[in-house]
Amino acid sequence: MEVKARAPGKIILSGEHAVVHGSTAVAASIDLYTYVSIQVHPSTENDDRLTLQLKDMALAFSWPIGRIKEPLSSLGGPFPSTPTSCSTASMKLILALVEEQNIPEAKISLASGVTAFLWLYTSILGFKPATVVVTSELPLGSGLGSSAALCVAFSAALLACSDSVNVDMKQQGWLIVGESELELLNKWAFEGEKLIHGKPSGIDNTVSTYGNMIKFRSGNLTRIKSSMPLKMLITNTKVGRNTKALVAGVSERTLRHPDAMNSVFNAVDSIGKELANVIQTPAPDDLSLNAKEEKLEELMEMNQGLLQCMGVSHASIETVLRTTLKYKLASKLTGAGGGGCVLTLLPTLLSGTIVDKVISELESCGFQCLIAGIGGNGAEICFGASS
Ligand SMILES: Nc1ncnc2c1ncn2[C@@H]1O[C@H](COP(=O)(O)OP(=O)(O)OP(=O)(O)O)[C@@H](O)[C@H]1O
Ligand SMILES: C[C@@](O)(CCO)CC(=O)[O-]
Ligand SMILES: [Mg+2]
Repeated sequence: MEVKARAPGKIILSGEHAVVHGSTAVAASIDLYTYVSIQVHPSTENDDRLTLQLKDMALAFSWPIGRIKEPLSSLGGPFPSTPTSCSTASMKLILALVEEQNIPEAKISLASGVTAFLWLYTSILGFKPATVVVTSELPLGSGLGSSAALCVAFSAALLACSDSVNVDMKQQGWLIVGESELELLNKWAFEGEKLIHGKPSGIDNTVSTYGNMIKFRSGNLTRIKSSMPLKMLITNTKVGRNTKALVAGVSERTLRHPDAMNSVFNAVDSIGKELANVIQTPAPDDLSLNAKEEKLEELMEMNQGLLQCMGVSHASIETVLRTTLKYKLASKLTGAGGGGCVLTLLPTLLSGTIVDKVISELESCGFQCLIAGIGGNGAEICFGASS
């Protein structure tokens, strides 16, 4: 039987990087998803393989089950109900399995995703032969949480295959996962994110798991309900970057200037708390909605300034900021920065003509613009026929 899972990408409205150092951050899911489908095969003993197809990249990786079992059986898994961290010794063994697949040099950044897959697969399902297919609507390595969506979708599909997710299999279509199972799959996804990000805060996998909007601090989430329409333009600078390296860069800067950086992180913490309050406070009329949007714009600009202090902006991001400012629109980078995506708040009363103009100017610089739906469902699973 085929089991499918999907998990959304995200935007960070405030607090990226500082959240790794204990500050408050606010994030929301977007309606772009990563999909994972798993078909477990009956064991035939001779011909058993685990195959991973990355459909969008036209890549497939395949290992004889025996080749995986031989080095990894010492792990003692599968233990679907107890998320565990990948030890350095296991990491070495998994890296060797990934290396022997000879990923083309131009696509070598995918190796960390494949590593996370092998860890999650063997830890949750053990050594069952299967074909796993991944597709995604998210741009990879662009700040929209592709790594977290991948780990959440893997964990959801694997837990569903291991019978650790309690849903009515007779139901059709995408099924929302129950609360205690969400907690379990979020923990597994975090273990996968660790293999891709090095030192993640957990905000990306948490918002992808639970969906909607969250306030996140030191591993704890508070769900937020927005009381205002939030329309964001997302501009992808298409400048590639790697979250792990950017997070490590901020930590190094913090070691060099601990007092200054801690003041920056404190300021970001205050911005995140204020932003969450603004978003949640009801706006009874247009005037108060305008005032709230102006506050949000100012908070986004302040956060962007502090992200520059952390050293994670980029010339391409500055070009987006300058361009949107010409139209009096406020922007900030989202996700790890260093390129990737920029958010621009589109106020409710902004005319469609202005939106078209700003998009066409940004696109003439070679950037890609999209307006995504904000705050939809988190991880979902689906059994049998596709939908
Ligand atoms: N659909 C996918 N297929 C294979 N690998 C993927 C996929 N999505 C993400 N990855 C893995 O995640 C890596 C990108 O993760 P990274 O954390 O750098 O960026 P991001 O998650 O898109 O942005 P951010 O962390 O800033 O939100 C890719 O290089 C790849 O290893
Ligand atoms: C840069 C960062 O803060 C967000 C990436 O989307 C990293 C993290 O929190 O794990
Ligand atoms: Mg990521």
